[in-house]
Amino acid sequence: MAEFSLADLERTIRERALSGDAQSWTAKLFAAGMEKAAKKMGEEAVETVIAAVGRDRDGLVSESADLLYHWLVVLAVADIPLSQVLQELERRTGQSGVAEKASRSTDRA
Ligand SMILES: N=c1c2ncn([C@@H]3O[C@H](COP(=O)(O)OP(=O)(O)OP(=O)(O)O)[C@@H](O)[C@H]3O)c2ncn1[C@@H]1O[C@H](COP(=O)(O)O)[C@@H](O)[C@H]1O
Repeated sequence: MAEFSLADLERTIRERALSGDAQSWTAKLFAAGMEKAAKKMGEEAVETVIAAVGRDRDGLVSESADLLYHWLVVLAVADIPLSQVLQELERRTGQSGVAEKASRSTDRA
């Protein structure tokens, strides 16, 4: 099986968003706008947390997939390409998260 990536899903979402297909959940979310898309993403995030805390491994996989899909929809509604988020993650490589947080605390002091 060819490798599936988030970039593939992002492409599908952008195509479906403008399809006007009444059967497309993506098109429905786009038509409803950012508040609805972000609300769905929030619900999926909470369901992911519940699965994680409940040590529900199958649930965590399934809810993570729901979350990633809805996160990509929110990015698409905001017209932010996935590549921009990946660039930000790449920029952070090599810096420990603890050190980064400590540097922010110093900034605020
Ligand atoms: N990955 C997904 C995906 N994950 C979840 N969902 C939909 O997200 C919706 C919300 O999920 P919920 O479980 O919250 O459903 P709900 O009916 O609101 O349930 P509750 O709120 O009652 O819990 C459901 O309709 C799911 O089918 C998705 N819809 C689409 N995709 C991808 O997007 C592609 C295009 O889909 P369409 O735009 O629908 O053609 C698909 O081929 C998939 O690759």
